[in-house]
Amino acid sequence: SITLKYGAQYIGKRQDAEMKKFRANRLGQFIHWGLYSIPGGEWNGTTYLGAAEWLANFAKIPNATWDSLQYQFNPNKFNAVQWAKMAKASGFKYVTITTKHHEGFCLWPSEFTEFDIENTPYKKDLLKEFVDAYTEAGIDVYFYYSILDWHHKDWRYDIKNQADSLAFSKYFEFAKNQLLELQQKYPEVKGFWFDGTWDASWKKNGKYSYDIQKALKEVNPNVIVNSRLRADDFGSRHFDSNGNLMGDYQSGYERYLPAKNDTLITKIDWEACMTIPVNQWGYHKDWSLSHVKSANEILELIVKTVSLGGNFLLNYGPKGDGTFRNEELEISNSIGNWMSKYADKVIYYGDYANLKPQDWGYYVKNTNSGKFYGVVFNLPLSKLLKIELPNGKKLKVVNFETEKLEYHHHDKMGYFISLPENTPNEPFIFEILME
Ligand SMILES: C[C@@H]1N[C@@H](C(=O)NCc2ccccc2)[C@H](O)[C@@H]1O
Repeated sequence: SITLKYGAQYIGKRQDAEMKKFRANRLGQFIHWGLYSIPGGEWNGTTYLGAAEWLANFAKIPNATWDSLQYQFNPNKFNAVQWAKMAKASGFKYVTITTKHHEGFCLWPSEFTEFDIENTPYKKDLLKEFVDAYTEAGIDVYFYYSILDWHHKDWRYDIKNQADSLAFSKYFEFAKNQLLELQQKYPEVKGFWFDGTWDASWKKNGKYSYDIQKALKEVNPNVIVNSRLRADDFGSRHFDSNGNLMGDYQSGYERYLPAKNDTLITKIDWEACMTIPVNQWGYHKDWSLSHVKSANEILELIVKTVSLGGNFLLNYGPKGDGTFRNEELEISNSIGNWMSKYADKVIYYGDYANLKPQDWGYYVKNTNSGKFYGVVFNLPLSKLLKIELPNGKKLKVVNFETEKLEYHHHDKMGYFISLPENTPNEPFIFEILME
């Protein structure tokens, strides 16, 4: 292996209580909220199709113009306790909120910049209200922080000369100071979700990303940091040049999932983040411009993720006034109903079952109860659910609600389980007992 100074800081899955809780949580709420939530993808009468939180970039809006949105940010309908209540009812066990997105605007009063909530009509420490309400609701809080910063004068996309190098070192100090400030002001925070780390400047500075993870861990030894923060000595991201995962979980799956038969991913901790439309993280006025996922589509993505041993972060983009759009409220309601019936069995503590994938849906092993489940999304017209067990394993019982399902066996083909007479008109589960 290659000697690295800024490679993976440890090998293998963490087994401390904090990481076990992160893993058991499985389902999290992502919140993208910032100045971009005010224009909602529209500028000077033009609606831009791209991701609303990138509007400044697409519409080529000068910083001075964009930054003046700060004097309009006044979410007078923001009610953190209501947000936390909705999140809890939807089954989210953790939340990740943008403290600072690429625009550089900070949702907390930072001593290191004026471009923050304190210098808005809202004035109050919005992030504290948020952290307190979600913590009170029993939801773990994580902070999204963008290294890429369009506002900061010392940000550089690349390092071409000594001047760039000096400026970027000042930017690194700024970012590190803000991160330590976030840990100090909001000690409940369980971890950090870094983004905006794809540019050459960051890839050339593996030491910076190594030092940030180290600095955060010095304050909170079990802080949880995503792999997206990290670049190694040679600019390798997520995995170092020896193929070892950096950070505490792989966070490369943005708006897509691993293949159903990907067994490599089941060996590491990972989290997928997902938008409800095709590609909108911040609030966008017009969701008719792309496909919007239904509750069942989202439930299938969640269950597929858990069946491969991953966490799922579902994104919400609140409006500038602090309210959620109707589509998000409806999705929350539908998902919450489903989670209230099934999450304790197939989401929380859910993990890879190591059974051969089938077309009707996904397998989940519950690491708390040790039970195995099938989750059906695609009803077979044959009315038979096929199960193939590893050699030496035999199917004993299949429980569906209060009944035992019939099944027959073919020594080469595996087991064929007869569907119950009337199946629920929603994704449903059955328990598999093997011997
Ligand atoms: C979690 C999402 N990441 C941000 C983003 O820019 N993703 C798109 C992207 C992904 C990889 C390279 C460049 C740009 C989006 O704005 C969201 O914050």
